[in-house]
Amino acid sequence: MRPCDGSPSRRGRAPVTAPALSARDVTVTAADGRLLLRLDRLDVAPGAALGVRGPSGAGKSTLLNALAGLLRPATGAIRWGGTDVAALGEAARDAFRRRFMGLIFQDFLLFEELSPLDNAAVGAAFAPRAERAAIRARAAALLDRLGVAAGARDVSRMSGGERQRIAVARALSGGPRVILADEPTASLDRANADLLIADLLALAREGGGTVIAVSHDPAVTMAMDRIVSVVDGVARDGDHAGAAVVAAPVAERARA
Ligand SMILES: Nc1ncnc2c1ncn2[C@@H]1O[C@H](COP(=O)(O)OP(=O)(O)OP(=O)(O)O)[C@@H](O)[C@H]1O
Repeated sequence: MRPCDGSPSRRGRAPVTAPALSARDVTVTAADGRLLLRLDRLDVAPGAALGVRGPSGAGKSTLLNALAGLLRPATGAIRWGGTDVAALGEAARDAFRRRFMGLIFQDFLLFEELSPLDNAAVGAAFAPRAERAAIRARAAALLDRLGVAAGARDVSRMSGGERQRIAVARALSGGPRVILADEPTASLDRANADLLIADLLALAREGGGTVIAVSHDPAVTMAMDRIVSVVDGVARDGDHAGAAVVAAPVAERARA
């Protein structure tokens, strides 16, 4: 993988403005009513980079999925700019996410039989016809920058690291204003993990995009501007800069 050296992905495009995030009094519950996550308050400025850390099973992915609108909280508001995704129905949340967000999942979720380019440009299928060529061109430029041969072979025979980089290119090919990543370096060795996170942050910053990254890897979370910790289903301040998160007492969660 090569380090970032410019921004082919954004050439010729108007600068984007990321929406500010403001979350209040959010709770996420399981189908049986069990409390999975409590987040009293979280504010993230446009273009900021937020790390989310915590033990396995603590609720980090649940937090990310709620911020992405992939799940609907039981209570509270999750405002991206003027839009409260927690108040939207599923179709409207999907549309909002497609328009503004790029997601990187822990297990990639690639189409095995497609080439790296077809995977990275898959968002074109959901975009207006006039935007499709640009998405494909950005996907090709991103793959080049991340050191993956765009049309080499289908992704089923590629390494975990290559697949991870394709997933990053896919997340960024639509020019998202918000990038949400769940363990984006899980499949990479130290050197490639460091390069990938540097690339991800550089690409996001060039476009003014916000990054929120869940990771067990301290090198990833410490590369962000701020850290939120999730412990036992409660999101709270980290010790790295001033995250505006107010934690609920764990005892309160245990009662719920
Ligand atoms: N849809 C669901 N229904 C019931 N329980 C769930 C659901 N999704 C997640 N959980 C539970 O919520 C808790 C938090 O899960 P989550 O995946 O958010 O943790 P995590 O911190 O991301 O863990 P890891 O680091 O291992 O990925 C776990 O106990 C998990 O089993």
